Formats: sequence, C-alpha cells, structure tokens
Amino acid sequence: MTESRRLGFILAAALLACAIVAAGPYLLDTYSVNVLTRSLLYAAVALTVDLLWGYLGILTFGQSVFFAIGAYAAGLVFTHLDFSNANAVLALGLGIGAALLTAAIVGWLAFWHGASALYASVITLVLPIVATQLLYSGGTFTGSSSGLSGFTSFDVSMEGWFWIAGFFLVAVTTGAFIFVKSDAGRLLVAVRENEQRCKYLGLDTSRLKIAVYLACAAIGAVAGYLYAGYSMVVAPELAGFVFGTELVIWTALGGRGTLLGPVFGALIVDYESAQLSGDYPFVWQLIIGIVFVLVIVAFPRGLLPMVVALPRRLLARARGPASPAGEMRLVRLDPTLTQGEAPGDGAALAVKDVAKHFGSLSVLSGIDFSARAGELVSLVGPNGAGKTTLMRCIADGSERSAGSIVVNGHDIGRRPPEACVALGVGRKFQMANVFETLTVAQCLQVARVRHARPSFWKRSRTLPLPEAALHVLATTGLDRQLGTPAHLLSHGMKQALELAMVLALEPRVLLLDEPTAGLTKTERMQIGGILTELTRRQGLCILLVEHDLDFVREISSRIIVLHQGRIVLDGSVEEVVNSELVRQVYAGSGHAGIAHSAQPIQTGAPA
Ligand SMILES: Nc1ncnc2c1ncn2[C@@H]1O[C@H](COP(=O)(O)OP(=O)(O)OP(=O)(O)O)[C@@H](O)[C@H]1O
Repeated sequence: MTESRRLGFILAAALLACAIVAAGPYLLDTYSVNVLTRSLLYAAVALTVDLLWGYLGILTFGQSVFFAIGAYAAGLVFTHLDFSNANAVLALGLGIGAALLTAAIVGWLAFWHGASALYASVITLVLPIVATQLLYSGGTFTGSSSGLSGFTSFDVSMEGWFWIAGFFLVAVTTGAFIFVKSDAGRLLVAVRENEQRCKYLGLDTSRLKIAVYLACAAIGAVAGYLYAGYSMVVAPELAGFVFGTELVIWTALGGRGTLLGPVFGALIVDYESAQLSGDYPFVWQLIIGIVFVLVIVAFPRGLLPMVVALPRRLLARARGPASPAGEMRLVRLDPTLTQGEAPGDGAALAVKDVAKHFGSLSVLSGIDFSARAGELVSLVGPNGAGKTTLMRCIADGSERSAGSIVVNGHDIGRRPPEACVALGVGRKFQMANVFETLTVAQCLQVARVRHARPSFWKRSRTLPLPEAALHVLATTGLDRQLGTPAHLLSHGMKQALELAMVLALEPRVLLLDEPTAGLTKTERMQIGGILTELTRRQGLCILLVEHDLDFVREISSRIIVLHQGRIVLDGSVEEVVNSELVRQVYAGSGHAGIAHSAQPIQTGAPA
C-alpha cells in the first residue's frame, strides 16, 4: 500500500468516527450523552497511558495529575477571576503550562541518565499522592477536600460538550495513531524493546522519553480543562491515585499497545461503571473487579487484540503470504554524504592508563595502547581477563575508574554511550543485541536515525545505507529478509544484523565483542572476510575480542593479550601466536609472574 493510501485510510476512519460522534446526541438518551462526555475525556487520558506504557514501556500511575492540573486551572481561574473569554484562554494556557512544567520536573527525575524503570514507576506513584495533598492543603483557594464548584463556564449545551469531547478524542487518537506508525513512532517500540541498544545506536533515550511524557501531559491537561468546563466541578480525587490506577486498568483491559483498545476500554468501563453504580450501589466495584480479573486471566494482552485476531488472520490469508523482503528498498548512501570523520594519520583510538575497579576488585589497570585507522587489533586473553570490561570503558565514558580514552582526536571524558557514538564509536555486543519484534529493515532504520531525522507522520519506503552495511546484508542474504521480524532469524543472522546496524552508524572505531560466537564455519569465514575488507578498503579501526585464535590469526593486523586486567603482550600476529608467554597464559601456568610484570612486552608493534 502506498504511503498516501495508508494515510488516506486513517483519515477516512477518523471522518467516520467524527460522523459517529456527530450522530451521538441524536441516537442516545440525555443520561448517556452526559456520562459519555466524561468517558470521552477520560479515554483521551487513557490513550496517553497507552502511549507511555504500551509503546514506550513506562508504567505510569500519575497521568491523573495532568488531568487534574488542567481541570483545576479552569476551576481556579473561573472561581477567583470569573469567567470571560480572555480568562478561558488564560486558564487553558496556565493548565498546559503547569502540566508541562510538572512533567518536565518529573520526567527529569524519572528518566534522566541512570534512572531505572522501577524508579520511574515509583515516582509516578508518588506524584498523585503529593498532588492530592497539595490540593487538600490549599484551603479556600483550592476548596480543600470539597474542591471547587458552582463557577461559571462556557455557555455550551450538553450536546455541544459531547461533540467537543468526541472530536477532541478523535483528533488525539488520529494524531497518536499516525505518530506511532511513523518512522519516529517506531523509536518508542525500539526504546521499550531494548533501551541499551538504542543508546549504543546514538539515541538520547532520556530526551525521547521526556518529550513523549511532555506531549502526554499536555493532552491530559486539555482533557481536564474540558472536563472542568463541562462539569463545572473539580475535586482532589481527579488527581488521585485511584483515578491514576483506573487509567492503567482501562488500558490493560482494552489492550495496551493498541491505542484503540484503551480508548474503548475507558469508554465501556466508565460508562458501565456509571450504570452499575446506580443500579447496584454496594457491589458495583466488586463486579467491575471480577470482570477485570477474568479478562486479564483469559486475555492477558487485553480485549482488542483478541477481537481483531480473527479478522486479521482472515485478511492475511486472503492477501497470501507476505514477502520476506518486505516493502522496504535498500539504496546505497551517496559516499559524499557519509558523515563519519575521515581517517587521519593519527591514532583513531588512544587508551591511556585506563583502570577499572568494582569496589575493591581491580578488573583493569594500567591499560595503555593505541590503534590506527585501517588496523584490526584483536584483544585476546582467558575468561575474566577484562576484555569486555575494556570494550565497555571505550564505548561509555562513565565506565572507567581512571585514565583517558581518545577517539578520533576527541577525549571521550565522561560522555554517555550515545555521545561516544557521535565521536565515531560503534559497539557490537557479545550476545546478538537487536530489536526482537522489529523487522530487519526496521532495526536498520532505527540505526540510521542519528543521521537522518525520522518523519513524525510518514513511513519511508527506502532505506539509504552505507556501503559497509549493504555489504554485510548482501553477503549474509539478509537483504532478502528485510521484512522478517528479528526474533525469527537464526543466531548467526542476528549477529550479522547487529553488525550491519552498527555499520549503519558509519563508525570510525568499531568494537566487536566475539562477533563469531556460536556461528558455523561458513558464517565465521563470511564475517572474517567482511572485517578484513572494512579495515583495508574503508579504513575502519577495529578492536576485536575473540577466543578463536585461528580466526584471530587469519584476520588481525595486531594482537593484544590481556591477562588478569593487564596487557601482557602487544605484537604482530606471528609474534603473539609463537609466544611462550601466551602459551603459559592459556595453559594457566605462571599467571602470577605474568600478571605482575610492570610493563607489557612490546614486540615492535606500532604504537
Ligand atoms: N559488574 C561487575 N561487578 C563485579 N565484577 C565484574 C562486573 N563485570 C565484570 N566483572 C568482573 O570483571 C572481570 C573481567 O570480566 P570481563 O567480562 O571483562 O572478562 P572477559 O575477559 O571479557 O571474559 P570472557 O572472555 O569470559 O567474556 C571478571 O572477573 C568479572 O567477574
């Protein structure tokens, strides 16, 4: 399907939804119109919970607070300054502004570098408790536990409010739908799936999370503002933990990560709750609770995925099997547009006196070496020698305990991984580290985001990649599997995909941690050939950690032997392979003498 047809379908669905909203007041009784107006506004906030939890992986209990901020902005302005058109605009501005400010502070605390997912959930749990206490302690200004009521509001009929709430929900849902299906929206899933990989692809995931959190806060504030305008009542419960949790329940019930599921979940449960609370005032919450438990046990992914599963299967069968190549077309990136720094004469990588301690355990000490562009330096040593730790120190400035690391002439200082990527570092992990639910093409697209700003509403059909990444894809046959989800690939193919993703970054210093682990001999030879070409033809500086000494021997220009956290030998392939010292290291004899020799044995290798 072409991009304009896809967008046309979404807009046609939005128009149909608008028509249903327009017909609503003519088809429903007054009671239903009244209750559903509130439900439509709640559904808009539930949608923001889905964006954060279902797409970005942030479980939040605090979205109620942004709804309350918008509602109280209207309530306070209309109560204390009276209602006028100018004050209505002022209240809306104050509501959105206060919500953005609160979200910026909470977002910084919850998502800034080093904060874990659990930490974020705890902060969003505390937020409604703090907000409710503030409203309780506001005295006559906030109306304390009674809230504010009886203020004048817009002169709009009940049907008018239904239409406003309905059109607002359709607009927010359509915008969110277009966004999550766009190239930029795919980043949300990538962060949820594998935040570490995103950082090592140069993405500032903290900034992305805060940006989405701010947008969700603004939507919540507008929904709250409309709620206060229509109901002319605001109360501390709007900011409360109970409402915040209800939003999460509606999202889980409808089907998180679907957008429409939480919208229908909120509409149905809130509307039915209003009915049941009238008919069964003492047991309605018990009924809702039992239904929730039954649905979650029977359909853990929620109701909507279950409802659409059958039609989706039938549609897929009618269309026939999907092409493994997918709809994406690879194109060669114009070499003049590649953004990597050209290799110079100096060292591409200089490691000076680097040390790493875990508490009192010294894992690396006095690590000193450099490598030029066009060199493939292998790092060998027995298990626990500190090879992976050294890779971590080069790719993340916050890792090392002492010493300095210079990449392409720039000291990495204490920079986080995404900033080291910007200096030209690309890291491939020991275990294949890709985005399991994304297709091969989508994984590669995420890897290109640093170079090409993604569209917020379109899905691109072409993927420009540098020569080196295309070479890996063509050699391994991955270019014929662009539409295949990564979790269906073999281990070897995942390793190749990760390598292609890292090469898509156009790095100048490539860190490869056991890239051939678990591969067949043929796959190992393919990867070996690719690495040799990358150094010889593209001038990359590669630091390779490998246990297979035969493989190392075939492709390396130099070998560094690490033992008990120190460099014990740095020399040419033949010198290292024929070294008695290396034999001793691998045989496990004479370790103490080797580990405590003050200087590494230099065998005439380039500095
Ligand atoms: N987070 C950590 N906390 C404490 N010790 C650690 C930590 N990470 C690594 N180590 C220790 O540091 C030492 C070096 O580990 P590292 O993984 O760098 O070795 P390696 O040479 O890569 O080994 P392998 O070849 O088995 O991957 C090991 O003794 C390991 O137990």
